[in-house]
Amino acid sequence: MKRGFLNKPPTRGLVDPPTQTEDLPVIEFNGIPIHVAQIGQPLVRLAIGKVNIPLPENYEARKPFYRTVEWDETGFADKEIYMTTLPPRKSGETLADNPDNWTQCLFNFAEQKRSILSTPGFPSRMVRPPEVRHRVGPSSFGTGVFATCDIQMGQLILSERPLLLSPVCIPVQEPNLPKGATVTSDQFVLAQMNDYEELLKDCVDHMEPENREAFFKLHNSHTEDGSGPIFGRIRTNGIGIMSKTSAEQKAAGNYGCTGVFNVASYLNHSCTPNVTQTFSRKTLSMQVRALRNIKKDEELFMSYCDVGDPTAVRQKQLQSYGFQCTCRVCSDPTTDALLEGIRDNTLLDERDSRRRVKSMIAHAEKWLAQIEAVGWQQLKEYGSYLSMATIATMGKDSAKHLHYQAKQEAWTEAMYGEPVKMRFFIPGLSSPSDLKSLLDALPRK
Ligand SMILES: C[S@@+](CC[C@H](N)C(=O)[O-])C[C@H]1O[C@@H](n2cnc3c(N)ncnc32)[C@H](O)[C@@H]1O
Repeated sequence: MKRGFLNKPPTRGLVDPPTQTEDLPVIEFNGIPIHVAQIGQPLVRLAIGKVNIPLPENYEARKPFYRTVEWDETGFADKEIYMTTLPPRKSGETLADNPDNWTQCLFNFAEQKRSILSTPGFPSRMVRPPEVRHRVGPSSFGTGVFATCDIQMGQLILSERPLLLSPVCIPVQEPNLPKGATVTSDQFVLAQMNDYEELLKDCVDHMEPENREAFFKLHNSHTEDGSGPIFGRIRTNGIGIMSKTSAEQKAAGNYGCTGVFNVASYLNHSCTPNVTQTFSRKTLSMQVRALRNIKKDEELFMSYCDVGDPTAVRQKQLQSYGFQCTCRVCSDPTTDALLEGIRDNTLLDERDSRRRVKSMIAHAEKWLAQIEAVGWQQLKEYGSYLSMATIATMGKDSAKHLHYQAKQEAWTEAMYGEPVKMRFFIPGLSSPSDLKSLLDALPRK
């Protein structure tokens, strides 16, 4: 993949979705056209694999400017870089005083920090599982995370504060290049990565010694592409946790943050994951929950990409992690068609409201069985079919109704991190009165 700047945010963390170089704005540096976004835009598409590009001649690394700010300071200017520790820490406190841990944070938009501080209840203590339900150990993909007991769908497996929280994409600044230097786009980005590593060194130096040690134990898949040892680990292990930003924020260059974790960063990838992760700003921590029932000693897998994308798109997204996914779904050419079938059959339109209740139950059950056979519970359509089954069995088959309602609640908790009693995932159904209208419209047996 060529180096350059991105105009699309990554899914999981610091991944590099492909962008045509031709689409990128061209700037002139000392009269040479360079394919990059505007200087200062933090969106970078980075190289992967072995890259043999020398740093520009006479380039000297410079520490990008940053300011260390108090935990509660948010009045800083966007696009400047700020370092802080969250939650607040009293002087002399150690990890023994705060087992929930601290996060070393790097922000380049005030909103990133403000969104945490303005969360009601921040900083609250983390909610933990009632027992240890995970262990880190050898896996067919290096190191992985495993279940230490049978775990039910929806149950909490792990709660964890990030070791490091940093912008999803490099907060780019113009590198210190000599006047008149001749550089290529690739060299330009390489110099920026080099500068960023200098900044990250300071950030990691501010971590608790135990956290720093844990950070450097993490795997680095980016040892030959110009990433430094810290940035390489962020690219390998970062999980996008506050990366849902508005269109305006994105237009301004704020794509949110990525977190590196002591345990969750060992989760390997599957396109049919058995766990999902949610992030709580209130406790500044990530929760990993079971997406289906998991047996003791089973490996836990999250997805590094959007499981609802077709195989070719997922494979491309995964390239930046330096592996080709060989899971069952990626290896089976029929799964893209199945995905379309799953998507096309969730709609409750006029045809559906005329459908007899019995056939609606059978319809939902047929698709639920197909999704479960593949292990595709992370698809949002799984929630739609659970809703459909819950609704269609209401007042008709109480055993089945309770079964699907419980399943829907467990799934909702896993996906959204909230124990929601009833959610409506069917397009067109958003409230109990919609539901009542639907039930009224259904033909009586
Ligand atoms: C976040 S780390 C996961 C922990 C890692 N396995 C380790 O040994 O520390 C991501 C790296 O794990 C490996 N990996 C994760 N899932 C994989 C999969 N499904 N197939 C092959 N390699 C995988 C890749 O090297 C990837 O860059």
